[in-house]
Order: sequence, then C-alpha cells, then structure tokens
Amino acid sequence: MNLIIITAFVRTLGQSMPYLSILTHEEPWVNDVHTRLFSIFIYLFLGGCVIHRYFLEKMNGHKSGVVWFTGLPGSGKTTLAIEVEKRLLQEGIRCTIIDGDRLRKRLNHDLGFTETDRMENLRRAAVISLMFIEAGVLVLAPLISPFDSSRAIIKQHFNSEDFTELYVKCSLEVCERRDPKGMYRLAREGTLLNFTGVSAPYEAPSQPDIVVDTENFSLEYCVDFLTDYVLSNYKIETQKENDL
Ligand SMILES: Nc1ncnc2c1ncn2[C@@H]1O[C@H](COP(=O)(O)OS(=O)(=O)O)[C@@H](OP(=O)(O)O)[C@H]1O
Ligand SMILES: Nc1ncnc2c1ncn2[C@@H]1O[C@H](COP(=O)(O)OP(=O)(O)O)[C@@H](O)[C@H]1O
Repeated sequence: MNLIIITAFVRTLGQSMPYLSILTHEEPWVNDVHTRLFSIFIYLFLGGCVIHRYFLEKMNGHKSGVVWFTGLPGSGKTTLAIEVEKRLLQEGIRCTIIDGDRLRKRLNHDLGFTETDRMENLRRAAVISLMFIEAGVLVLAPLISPFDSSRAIIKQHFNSEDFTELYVKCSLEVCERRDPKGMYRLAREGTLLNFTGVSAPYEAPSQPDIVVDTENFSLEYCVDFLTDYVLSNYKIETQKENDL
C-alpha cells in the first residue's frame, strides 16, 4: 500500500515538473515563495487536471474559452471568424475555428438540418470546443445555431466565464442579397429544403454578450471591433505590461 502511494506521489511530481520549473523560473507572477509553495501544493493535492488549464493559460498569456457566433447564413460568421483568427494569431493568442460547414463535412456528415439534427450538430461542436478550452485554446465557433432553446442548452456545457455569445447581426434581406454560396436562390427555388431564414426559422438572441452588425459596418470595422473585444476579455496582462 505504501509503495503504491509513494509511486503515485513520485509520478505526480514527475508529471508536474514542467509546471514546477515554470513556477521557479522567470515568472514574475510567482516570484514570492508563498505563491510557489501554494501552487505546488495545489498541483500535488488537487491533481493535474484542475491546475493544468490554469498553467496553460499563464503560459499562453491568455484565457481559453469559446466565442459562439450565431447568425443567418450569409451574415458574415465565417468571414469574420477567419479574419479575427488571423489577427489573434498575430497577437500571440492560441485560437482555432470550429466552423459548422466544415464540421458537417467531416465529423457530422450523418446529420441534416432538422431541429434534432441541428441540436446534435451543435452539441458535438460544444464538446469539441470544450476539449480545446481544456487545452488552453480560444475557440471561435461560427455556427448558425438558430434556436433559443438549443443555444441555451449549448451554454450549459460551459462555465459562464468561458462562454461568449456573439450575434452576427444582418437582416435576411441583406444576407439574401449577398448569398455567398447561392443557397438562398436554391432555397427560394425549392431545391434546398429546411433552409434557415427561408423555410426554417432563425430566432435572433435576445441578450447576446456582444453584437457585431455586419449590415451597417464594414468588414474591417467589424474585425477590429471583435478583435479588440476578444483581446480585452481574454488576454492576461502580465506584470511587465502593467508596469509600463
Ligand atoms: N438547410 C440548410 N439550412 C442552413 N444551412 C445549410 C442548409 N443546408 C446547407 N447549409 C450549409 O450549412 C451551413 C450551416 O451549418 P451549421 O452547422 O452552422 O448549422 S446549424 O447551426 O446546425 O443550424 C451553412 O453555412 P453558413 O452559410 O456558413 O452559415 C450552409 O452553408
Ligand atoms: N461587415 C461584414 N462582415 C462580414 N462579412 C461581410 C461584411 N460585409 C460584407 N460581408 C460579406 O458577406 C459575406 C458573408 O459570407 P459568410 O462569411 O460565408 O457568411 P456566413 O458564414 O454567416 O454564412 C461574405 O461575402 C463577406 O465578404
């Protein structure tokens, strides 16, 4: 029994070495001995999984989480996510895009566009997002997410501080005029069934955390606006930056 405990202890200590070395080197936020000892204590006794994300976020210099985009087809979700991702990567933010369209071609090709299938599609996207969050990554998730009820369920998968609901606001009329993939035309012709905005409902969120109005503002403005929002909410100010 003692041998098992000692082995577990040594193993945990071994696994914690990368973190312990961070705690003891060049980190202004752990430069007092009490903080170091406290962190080591928490790591050893609460276990790696609890503290793992905390360390990753400190190492990355930003928090992880998900920005969940909702909006009509053609509102600009994908375009915005791609441009904002580029800007965030330049700022040193580890981020990724989980896009409805791409997800459906890969993991979710078994799902269609009924309400039940859309819910399952979003649930899987949420689960994947959670795994990225645990890995310290900031997720941009552009998915139509048309129903209040399914968005409420999705939200429950996350800690409230990890989840930002972003409404990409654009009227149906303008989205249809843009029609970047020609899908509105197919839906109007009756070739594409259950199409959001035409033959399936879209319920705009009543209390989103942030709104980006792509109808009345340019792409450049929207990208700046969203990038600034993400940086101010997710970046962790270091001591050095605070001192400047
Ligand atoms: N019937 C129907 N309704 C809506 N959208 C359709 C449909 N058929 C195909 N597509 C294409 O699928 C993309 C939407 O997938 P999502 O996973 O974001 O949808 S949902 O959140 O599950 O409702 C959507 O991409 P975006 O235009 O980027 O939103 C469409 O390209
Ligand atoms: N302010 C804006 N923000 C985002 N996209 C815009 C904006 N103004 C015009 N657009 C155009 O609208 C279209 C949106 O398409 P897309 O990003 O595929 O939408 P969604 O992913 O919501 O279906 C693109 O052709 C994009 O260039």
